[in-house]
Amino acid sequence: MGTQALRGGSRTAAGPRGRRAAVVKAQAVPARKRPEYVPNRIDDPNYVRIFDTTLRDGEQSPGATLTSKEKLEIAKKLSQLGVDIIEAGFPIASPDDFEAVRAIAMDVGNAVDDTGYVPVICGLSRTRDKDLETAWEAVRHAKLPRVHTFIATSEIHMKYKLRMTPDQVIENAVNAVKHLRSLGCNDIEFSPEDAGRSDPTFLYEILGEVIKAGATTLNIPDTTGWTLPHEFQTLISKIKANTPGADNVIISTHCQNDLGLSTANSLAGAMGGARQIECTINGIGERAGNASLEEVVMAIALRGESQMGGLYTGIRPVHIAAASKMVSDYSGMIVQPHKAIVGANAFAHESGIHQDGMLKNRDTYEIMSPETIGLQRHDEAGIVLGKHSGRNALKTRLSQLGFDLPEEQLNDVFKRFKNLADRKKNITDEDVLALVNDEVHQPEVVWVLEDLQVVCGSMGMPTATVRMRGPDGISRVTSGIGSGPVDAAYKAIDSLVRVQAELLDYSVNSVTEGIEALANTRVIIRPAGKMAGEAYVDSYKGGKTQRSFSGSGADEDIVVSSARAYISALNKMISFISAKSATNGAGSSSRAAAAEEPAVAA
Ligand SMILES: CC(=O)SCCNC(=O)CCNC(=O)[C@H](O)C(C)(C)COP(=O)(O)OP(=O)(O)OC[C@H]1O[C@@H](n2cnc3c(N)ncnc32)[C@H](O)[C@@H]1OP(=O)(O)O
Ligand SMILES: CC(C)C(=O)C(=O)O
Repeated sequence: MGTQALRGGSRTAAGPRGRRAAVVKAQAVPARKRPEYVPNRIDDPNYVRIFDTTLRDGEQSPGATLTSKEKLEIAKKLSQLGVDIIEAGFPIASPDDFEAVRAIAMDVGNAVDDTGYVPVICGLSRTRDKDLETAWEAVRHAKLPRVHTFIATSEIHMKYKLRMTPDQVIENAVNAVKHLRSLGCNDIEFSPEDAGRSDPTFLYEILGEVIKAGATTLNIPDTTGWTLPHEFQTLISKIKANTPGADNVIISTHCQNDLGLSTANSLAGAMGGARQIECTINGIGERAGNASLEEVVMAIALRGESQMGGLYTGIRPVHIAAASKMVSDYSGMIVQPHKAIVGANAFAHESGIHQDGMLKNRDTYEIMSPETIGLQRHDEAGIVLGKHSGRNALKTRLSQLGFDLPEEQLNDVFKRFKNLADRKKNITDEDVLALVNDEVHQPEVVWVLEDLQVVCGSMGMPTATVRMRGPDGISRVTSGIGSGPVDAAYKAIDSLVRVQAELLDYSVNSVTEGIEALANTRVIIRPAGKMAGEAYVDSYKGGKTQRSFSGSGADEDIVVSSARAYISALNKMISFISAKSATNGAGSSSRAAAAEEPAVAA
């Protein structure tokens, strides 16, 4: 395993009252050499083989059918990840399954890398001769071929499903292993299906017999996800202790997730002495799925050294994110956002207190960094702005976007941000920029929108009522009728501000996607009517050009956003005209036009 920048692992430090307390710290896991592959032996007692069954048990997830091409691509990704064994399929199931397993065996199963690593390619088979021969034919061209055969050993399965006596089951199992040996297969895995609900004494017996027949790995499936971690750990250690010949084979776990215990049970199995863990990317698999590779691998990577007696795997975690995405895309099995390690929220921090901690030190709320599994985060501290975010998080995001706002402006933006976050699930950078633009990048405030209400629809006339505070600090209310709600709002604003302006351009965009998105409005106006000559600039040809003024506004309500944009442009226009008339030393005609109410900045 290459050196991986992980965080986690623990060291001890003097805690309160001299107690040694575990503290989590950032550390690098040193590169470990993968032991040479021998079917029934691992030279390093701490090495745990990772057996990936995404293409077999994973494909048994309802609706997760994969094409042969997709299976080959996934197998390549699994090889990049460094899994020890790829269970590529169940070759007897269909000609397509057979071809997919064969293609993987010939391609991925022969792609030896610079370190000498190549994954074992495995095919599943019942104990029937035809199945076994088909599985062997599919995998035999791999450099390291394996056949995995199984038969159920629980009373309920033997009696009702197989309709066999225990002796017949043993006979089937032994014959299957012998048959594989006779075909030339010397890497043979045997599984007593439903071992979790089987009589342990019967397990010791059948497992002892298959070892004698030539099995090299004994996989112990908790087929129905029935066992609890301590039970499964005991089962594995008892199998190791009581099965004749168990020291000469590898014991493996295969834990289904019916009670959500598959990862815990797999780790417990390793604590009980298992040195192969069967698992799938994203935990997909029959019914509630299988143990999730990324959870098992990262738990061992982070806690194996200190809490599991030094266990480690050969997985290169930096490929986990890409493998997860590929499997999710191809299988159509969407990863839940809060899924450990690979869920969209696994490295996202939404609450103010967490975000504050993350900004001060990432180890406060993360036991590993996203880069460890190959994720690049667009934000340094994994901060997701939302309704639980605090000032520190917003301030930091603003600063990352290039805005260092003074306290007062930050407070204004924060207030509007909280309002928006109450309505909108995810606040994006674009939302933040729109808020800053609307709140901060505004001209000198002359008129302020305080309230706006519109009545519109297919019956009656669109009417808007606005309350605005003028430059004299007085709030005034008026209504306007227009051709639509925005036009009605603009008419009401005009009658309060008492300047004449012509709307040159009006555009509205949603800043982000979704029904709760912020609407960003931009308008361009110029003085009109009696004020038309007021705002001009000297053109480069020596003549005069009339100036136009733009304004923008953002709000979840499109009419409010439009009103804000219009007032912003009006304020610019008023400020410009006031400044110009002050420079000219004369009262502007706009003042005359705004006869009864103050329209311009003092
Ligand atoms: C726990 C697990 O995940 S095991 C893997 C499960 N995966 C799959 O089943 C996916 C692929 N399966 C298939 O495509 C089909 O089931 C096939 C091709 C394997 C078999 O199809 P069919 O021959 O039509 O049999 P069907 O599926 O209806 O029934 C299974 C038969 O296998 C028998 N059987 C089940 N397990 C085993 C076993 N390990 N060894 C021998 N026979 C077995 C059953 O008793 C049953 O026999 P019966 O028909 O005499 O009653
Ligand atoms: C074939 C075996 C290992 C299996 O998938 C199970 O028992 O769940």
